[in-house]
Amino acid sequence: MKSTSGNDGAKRRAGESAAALVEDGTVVGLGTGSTTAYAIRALGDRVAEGLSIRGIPTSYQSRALAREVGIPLVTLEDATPTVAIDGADQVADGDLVKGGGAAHAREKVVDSSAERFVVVADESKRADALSHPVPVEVLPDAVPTVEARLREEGGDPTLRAAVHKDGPVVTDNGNLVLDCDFGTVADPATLAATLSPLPGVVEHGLFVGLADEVHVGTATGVDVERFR
Ligand SMILES: O=C[C@H](O)[C@H](O)[C@H](O)COP(=O)(O)O
Repeated sequence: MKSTSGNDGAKRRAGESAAALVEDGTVVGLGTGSTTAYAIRALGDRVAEGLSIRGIPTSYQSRALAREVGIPLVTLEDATPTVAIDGADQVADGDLVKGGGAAHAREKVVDSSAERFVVVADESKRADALSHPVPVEVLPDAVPTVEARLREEGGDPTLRAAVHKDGPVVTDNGNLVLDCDFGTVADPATLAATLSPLPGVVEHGLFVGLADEVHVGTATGVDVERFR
């Protein structure tokens, strides 16, 4: 799991703010990461008090946490999420870079299928424009060819290394991740449309035009930005 920053109070406020939106009888997409973990724990507390929900996890990590806190789980075969709650590595005008925990492929499937997608983040994630390196999940055999294509598109890709094992990070789907620095991304939609069809790319971490609202935890409260 990637390390957490020192903004735990702000992350908790954002996560709990999003969890408070969840209504009885609904299906909740459960994102991945340290901020979403606060939302999952808050939902677990509400389930213990009688809230009836079903969760659809986006990763091994979110599935394990949801089970730990008592949220019943289903899959996309069983239900469509009413709301999805998920974190971000950077947020600019509602567009996101995600995938710091290498979960962005499943996250994009679940988040984009939800009737309402709520992003949770602390203030350090806010930016005027996206500039965070874009995680690109790649079929292992395609790493050399995708690296070359990303360079042709002006990117600087780095194969993500694992922290507690030798070699690269392997995603929950058995693939590898190239973190690709494009500098400041002037047009996220165009870059997303360029990356998606590259052969061997499973999914990239640009989430463009998907967020309905962003709950930003601050030192004292939560700022809610609405986009739809
Ligand atoms: O792959 C991981 C996800 O996209 C996370 O939601 C994202 O990296 C934000 O995580 P955190 O809340 O831990 O900063």
